[in-house]
This record gives sequence, C-alpha cells and structure tokens, in this order.
Amino acid sequence: MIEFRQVSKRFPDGTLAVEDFSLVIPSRKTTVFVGSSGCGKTTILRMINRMIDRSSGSIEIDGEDIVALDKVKLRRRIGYVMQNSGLLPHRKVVDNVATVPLLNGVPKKEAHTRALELLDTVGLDRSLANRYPSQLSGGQQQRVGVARGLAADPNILLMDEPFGAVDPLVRAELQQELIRLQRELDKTVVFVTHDIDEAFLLGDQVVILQKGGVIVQKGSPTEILTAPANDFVADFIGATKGKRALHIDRRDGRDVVLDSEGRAAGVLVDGSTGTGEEVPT
Ligand SMILES: Nc1ncnc2c1ncn2[C@@H]1O[C@H](COP(=O)(O)OP(=O)(O)OP(=O)(O)O)[C@@H](O)[C@H]1O
Repeated sequence: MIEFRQVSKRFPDGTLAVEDFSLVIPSRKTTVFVGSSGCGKTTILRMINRMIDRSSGSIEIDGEDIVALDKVKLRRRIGYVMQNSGLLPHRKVVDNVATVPLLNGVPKKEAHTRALELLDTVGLDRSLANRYPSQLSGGQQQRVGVARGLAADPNILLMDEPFGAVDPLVRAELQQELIRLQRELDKTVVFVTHDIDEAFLLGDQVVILQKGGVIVQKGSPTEILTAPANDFVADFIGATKGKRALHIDRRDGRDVVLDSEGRAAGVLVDGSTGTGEEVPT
C-alpha cells in the first residue's frame, strides 16, 4: 500500500504543482490518475519513486516513509514506464531490458535470460532482442519499455502515459496486454493518463484530478459513472454530452444497447463475461 499524507510539492521557481494531497493506493490493484494537462499527475507519480522529492507531508510504502530510504535503491525497486519508452538508443533491446537487474548486481547471463523471458511476457518475439530501439515500431518500443519496467520484478509499477504516443489501434492492443499482465503479475500499478476512457478501462481505482493535484473524485469506474461528484466530473467523463447515457432498445428479441445518438453500441448478454453478437450499425 502506498499512502500520501498531506503532500505538497513546490518547485524551485515557486510553482505549487501539488497541494495537500492525501490518498491511499491499495496494493495489487491499478490506480489511475486522470486529469487535464498540468494538474500534477506526473509530479504525484514521480514523488513515489523520489524522482521528485516532496516539499512537505509524507509518503509511505507499506508503512515505511520513503524519505528514510536510499533514493537509488528505492528507484531500482519500483518499475517505471514512460510515454516515449525512455529506451537507451545505443543499446540493444535485450540490454535495455537487462539494465536495472545488472545495476542490481544480477550476473550478466542470468539478466539476459530473464530479459528474454520478459520479452515473452510482454508479447514480443525474441528475434527482436538484438535490434536497437530505432528498429522497432512505436508499439514494440512501448512493450520493451514495459518489459524494462518489470525487469527487477518490482511490486510497484509506475506508468506515465505509457500508451500516449502510439496510434489508437496499437493503444487498444497495449491496454488489453496490460490488463492480461496485471491479472498474471498482480502488481500495484499506478498509471497516469488524460484519457478518461483509458482510466475507466484500466483502473480499479480512478482518481480525477484538477490543478494543484486536487482530487475532485476517486472511486471505481462504476462509482464515478453512476454518481459523478459534480459538474466538472460529469463534464470530464462525458456525461453531460450524453456520451455515457446508453439506453436499451428491444429489437428482434434482443436487448440492444444504444448510444446517445441512437447508434447501436452492443447487445446485452446473460452474465457478465458472455460474448454477445455484434450488432450491425
Ligand atoms: N521542474 C518544474 N519546475 C517548475 N514547475 C514545474 C516543473 N515540473 C512541473 N511543473 C509544473 O507543475 C505543474 C504540474 O505539472 P505535471 O507535469 O505534474 O502535470 P501533469 O498533470 O502531469 O501534466 P501533463 O498531462 O501535461 O503531463 C504544472 O503547472 C507544471 O508546469
């Protein structure tokens, strides 16, 4: 569990990026910070591994104040994945993935074997191991970024808009991969995005932020969808534009779900995991 208590961050130029932020991030769940540009998402995320040091308040990981921990060790035991993958361009894929384990003292051969296994884990062919990052597609680079984030087998994985720079199809694929990975690996994932749909898809806990890291609402996607805390949230999640106002129409003996424009969005099926037939639109 990660706990923020009344945390503030003022940068040296005087900018108060985060003010009095308190939140519990449960273990083995995905918490997503979502909000518009500049609201403090990245600052909050980076305070967890002390890439940014807080100005006041406390941040605890499993009851231990991170200020008491060695910065470098802390950073190496927390996975970090960023938007542009952050891969070292002059190093092969396998070496990029093995970087942190090698720094942690894992013997080279073992680190390489593990790196190859991680390529399997993130759905990349091992034949890509000896390529350089520039020889991969954007989506493949992001997968390598995720493999690198997982390399030290961290309990916590921080992801800062990891799928922000890839095209929508690849993005949807990577989101599904992350859902699969999370089911398999059971990490505490803290994810930053400004895409509310991505937040609802991935988050067990979704935290909607406004400028200064002010929490406007937090809860499960269902809680937020069914009871937006205020007009800002309703607007942000698209409720006021009718985007979330789906309704049901009985057609040919099936319950068809329609969007606000009356277009078919799907069919209702029995049970929560059943697969419905596609409805022609
Ligand atoms: N090193 C810095 N020095 C001064 N101000 C900073 C610094 N880093 C961030 N800020 C400011 O702090 C605020 C929060 O920035 P932050 O990057 O955390 O926002 P964000 O929500 O992640 O935005 P985005 O979605 O655009 O990445 C912004 O006003 C930003 O300009």
